[in-house]
Amino acid sequence: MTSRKLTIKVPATSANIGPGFDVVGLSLSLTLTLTVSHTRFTSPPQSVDPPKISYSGEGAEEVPLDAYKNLTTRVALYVLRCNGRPHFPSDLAIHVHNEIPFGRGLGSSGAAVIAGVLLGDALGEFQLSTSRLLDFALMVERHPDNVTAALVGGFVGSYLRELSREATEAASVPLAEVLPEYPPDAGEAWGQDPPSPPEGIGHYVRFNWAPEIRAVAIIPQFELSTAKARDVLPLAYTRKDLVFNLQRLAVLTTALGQSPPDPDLIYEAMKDRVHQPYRKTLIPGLPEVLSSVTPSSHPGLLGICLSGAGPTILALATGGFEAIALSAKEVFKGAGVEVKWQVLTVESGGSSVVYDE
Ligand SMILES: Nc1ncnc2c1ncn2[C@@H]1O[C@H](COP(=O)(O)OP(=O)(O)O)[C@@H](O)[C@H]1O
Ligand SMILES: N[C@@H](CCOP(=O)(O)O)C(=O)O
Repeated sequence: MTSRKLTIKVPATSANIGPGFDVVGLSLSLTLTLTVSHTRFTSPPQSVDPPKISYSGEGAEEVPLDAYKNLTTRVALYVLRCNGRPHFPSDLAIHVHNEIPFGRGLGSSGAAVIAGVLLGDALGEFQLSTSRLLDFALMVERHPDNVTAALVGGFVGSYLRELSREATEAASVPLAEVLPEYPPDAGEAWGQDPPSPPEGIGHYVRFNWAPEIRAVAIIPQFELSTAKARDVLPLAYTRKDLVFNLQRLAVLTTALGQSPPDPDLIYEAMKDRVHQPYRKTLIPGLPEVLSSVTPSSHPGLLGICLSGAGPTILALATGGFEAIALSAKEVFKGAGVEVKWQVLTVESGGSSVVYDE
């Protein structure tokens, strides 16, 4: 039996960037790192001992360390089970170090899902393609913006393919069937196999990113779950609001790749009428922050938006970072919200899996 060590790194992401709701994502310089050791699978199957998980950094007080409850290891087990390995390998030990705050709109759950998909693929030595890895991620996190940017890196646009009726049904099963929370009793096999993802669910393209653009993340000190922030959105939109967003998104995806970036073009192109107006009820101070920080009041600013489902605000800028952050902080303070802020870079590399020699 041989053992192996590997390190998995997955970046934070900011989804939407204003008008690109559920469509665009940006990978950012905060990292979820898994340091993993395990014994390689042999045939016949080895005895199953529970994986050991330790965890430091963001979320350490709340994250479950039981491998059947932890999002990353549940996703890894899903990938293993769909590819003929019904359990974790022996001697599996994982240390997680996380820099991505939970429930802030910086893609912590998307990163945890991608880490799980990469972990399952690595443990099983399946060598799944990027497209197949994305299929597994999309069975868990069902909007493509965060997971695609976390997997491939950079500034990315993605869509979900229209699936056949059978494939749609296969991809719409409840999450509890994809990721059961309990292992089978000792000596028993799993019941039914989990549903394998249909092939080629997600498709993406990487846009250019002007290297001088940084992302100032202004991070309120409260959590907002993505599920709750999706529940406040309407089911239908007016043609006027949809055209408003489509016009801006079409311009934005090219404008953010041009050097030097044009603040007049970008500031307006980062406005949104599909999700931000509805989320203001959950984020005190949101409309005031978005309207008070502009390129004329803050030289260097290009545009400002809600990061993902919030509550973090993302200001894209080429300079004046501190002035932007302090103004936003002041406005949030007036609404009773404390914030931290950080200047982040856009990471083009995406996720990585590195094996120790
Ligand atoms: N590294 C992680 N390991 C395990 N679970 C995680 C991890 N990161 C995030 N999660 C889970 O995802 C939840 C946050 O997801 P979500 O509400 O979508 O917010 P976010 O905007 O941060 O993605 C956390 O409360 C936690 O349950
Ligand atoms: N498009 C999604 C993105 C959610 O991102 P997260 O980082 O908040 O999980 C949405 O806006 O709901």
